[in-house]
Amino acid sequence: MRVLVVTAVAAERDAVTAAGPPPRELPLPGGSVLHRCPPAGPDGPALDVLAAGVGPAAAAAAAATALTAAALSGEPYDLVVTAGIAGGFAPGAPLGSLVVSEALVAADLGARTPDDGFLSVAELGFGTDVHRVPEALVDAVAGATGALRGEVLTVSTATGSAARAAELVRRHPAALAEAMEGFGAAEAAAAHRVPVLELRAVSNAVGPRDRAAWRIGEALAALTEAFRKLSTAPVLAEKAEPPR
Ligand SMILES: O=C(O)c1cccc(C(=O)CC[C@H]2O[C@@H](n3cnc4c(=O)[nH]cnc43)[C@H](O)[C@@H]2O)c1
Repeated sequence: MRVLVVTAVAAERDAVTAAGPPPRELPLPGGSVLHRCPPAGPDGPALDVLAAGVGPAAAAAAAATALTAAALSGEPYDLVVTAGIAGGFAPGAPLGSLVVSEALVAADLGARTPDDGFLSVAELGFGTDVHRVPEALVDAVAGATGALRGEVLTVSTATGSAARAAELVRRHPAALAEAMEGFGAAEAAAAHRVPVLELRAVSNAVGPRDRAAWRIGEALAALTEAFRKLSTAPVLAEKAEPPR
């Protein structure tokens, strides 16, 4: 099974590749570089890991490039996993916990209304604001890694206040985490009819910005441990049909 893993930054990519045998580097058209990890065992997936840059647009562009290159080479990916650190919504997702996405939701793609409300891109009638993950895949990943199951929100602007965190929870009561790339990678995956999953390790609480309180090292270590569990067993093969 071939899996494309999309992270934002190199530190997250390296946390994923640290779970298995050393990767080799493969250039992609345009200059970004895939880190290709061989399967860690007979049942393990082959992981190609890509540091795409921060934000949904960078994730979509890099994931689409990798998906297209793989399809043209005759070895298409079976699954896209968007992974990294994230903000966790209290009290559901404490620091150091892992979250696996039941759905990847574009939380700030839409329009503000005059009363400071919000209409999602779907409510505006322009496509979708959510990509759902096959339930069998969520079950398998949660079972293997101990990850909490919930929605993962994608935002272009990280939350910086308690009021904004409360607004997001009001609109998305099933949300456990917030990050900045998932929906972008999911749009690229959907364009290639490939299923998508988001796996996040919580480095900070969603709310008033306090960079000194981020626990990045612990979150990256949790990410490595999760991928170790996913790399040595046929967990990721527990996927449902590709999206229609
Ligand atoms: O400074 C470092 O050493 C370092 C190492 C790994 C990752 C980082 C990042 O800053 C990654 C940015 C990435 O993290 C996601 N993220 C994390 N917390 C939040 C949040 O509260 N709200 C939104 N996004 C968050 C996000 O996906 C960023 O792209 C630094």
